[in-house]
Amino acid sequence: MIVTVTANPSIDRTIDLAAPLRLGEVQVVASMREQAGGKGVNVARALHAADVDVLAVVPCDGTDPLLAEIAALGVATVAVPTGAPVRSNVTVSEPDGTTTKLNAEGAPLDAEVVTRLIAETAERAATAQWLVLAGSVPPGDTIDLYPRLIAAVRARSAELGVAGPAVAVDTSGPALASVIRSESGRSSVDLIKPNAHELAELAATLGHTEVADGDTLEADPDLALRTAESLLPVLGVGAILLTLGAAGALLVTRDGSWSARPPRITLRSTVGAGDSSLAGYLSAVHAGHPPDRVLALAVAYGAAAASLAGSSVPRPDQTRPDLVEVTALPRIAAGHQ
Ligand SMILES: O=P(O)(O)OC[C@@]1(O)O[C@H](CO)[C@@H](O)[C@@H]1O
Repeated sequence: MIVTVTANPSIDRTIDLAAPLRLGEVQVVASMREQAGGKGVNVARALHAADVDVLAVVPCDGTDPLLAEIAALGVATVAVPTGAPVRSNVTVSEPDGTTTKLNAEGAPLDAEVVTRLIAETAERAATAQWLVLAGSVPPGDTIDLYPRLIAAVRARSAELGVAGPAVAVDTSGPALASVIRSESGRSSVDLIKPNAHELAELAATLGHTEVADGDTLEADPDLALRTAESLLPVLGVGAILLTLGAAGALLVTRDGSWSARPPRITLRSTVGAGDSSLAGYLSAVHAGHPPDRVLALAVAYGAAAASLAGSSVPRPDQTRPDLVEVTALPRIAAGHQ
């Protein structure tokens, strides 16, 4: 079982335009769609489509349209009532695949909701194989929500005398830094899935001013590799799945590094591509595949998602891992474990 937690879920409203966006003008909308969203929800949707046993934990009321959307897909959920509607995030999608994303901040969670969210997650995830913490945390006093969730799950697993889940985190900014800094400087996170900008921001937050900015890393996969390899022991995480957009992704672990280039696709929408990559990674790890195959699945899922409209996530038959070029890389950075 894989448990995903989406602390700040969303209804994703995608507006498809038949012509490029013209700022400040009136344009006709070609089509509109609404999908259940938020990073952990998207990961759960893709895992469910891949027949992986998954449970999505979401703070939202039982009557919220988000829940009906997820339930209609057959994804198992635990809803923690909040008393507030789920936020709406808007994507404007242009014919060439350019997406402009306007994300609402979301409503703060009351202290009782946070307590219940932590308790529900601990109960459900303590015996799971993976706990996935994905997306932003709501505004307010919850910046340390992810370390609190991890600590509660670890405590519950210990009570039950089980090993507890591996932990994957896909977030950014202070929420990402909070899991790195938890537990006396040593993270108990097994995987982070940043993009180049998120990794650069994390490095800067931790005082590594020598690390290049996100644009530079994304444009230079060798530099991105050296950076991820040098940061791995500093961050104390088990692995970094670094997504590089159209250039593919890198997997950097304590045992080695791999790079992968995606198959050619017709770009429709990158929304949800990173979440689909994480789902591909997890489904492959869950199936016991070796790292090169795991990365191939991650990149195939991300590419397939980018070829689909809106926040859609792919089914396995829509992915082409056979067309992903994976390369095992020699270690080139010093200082790793
Ligand atoms: O505000 P966050 O939580 O960082 O991101 C939310 C979001 O942009 O992420 C998903 C795509 O990755 C969308 O479904 C959703 O709208």
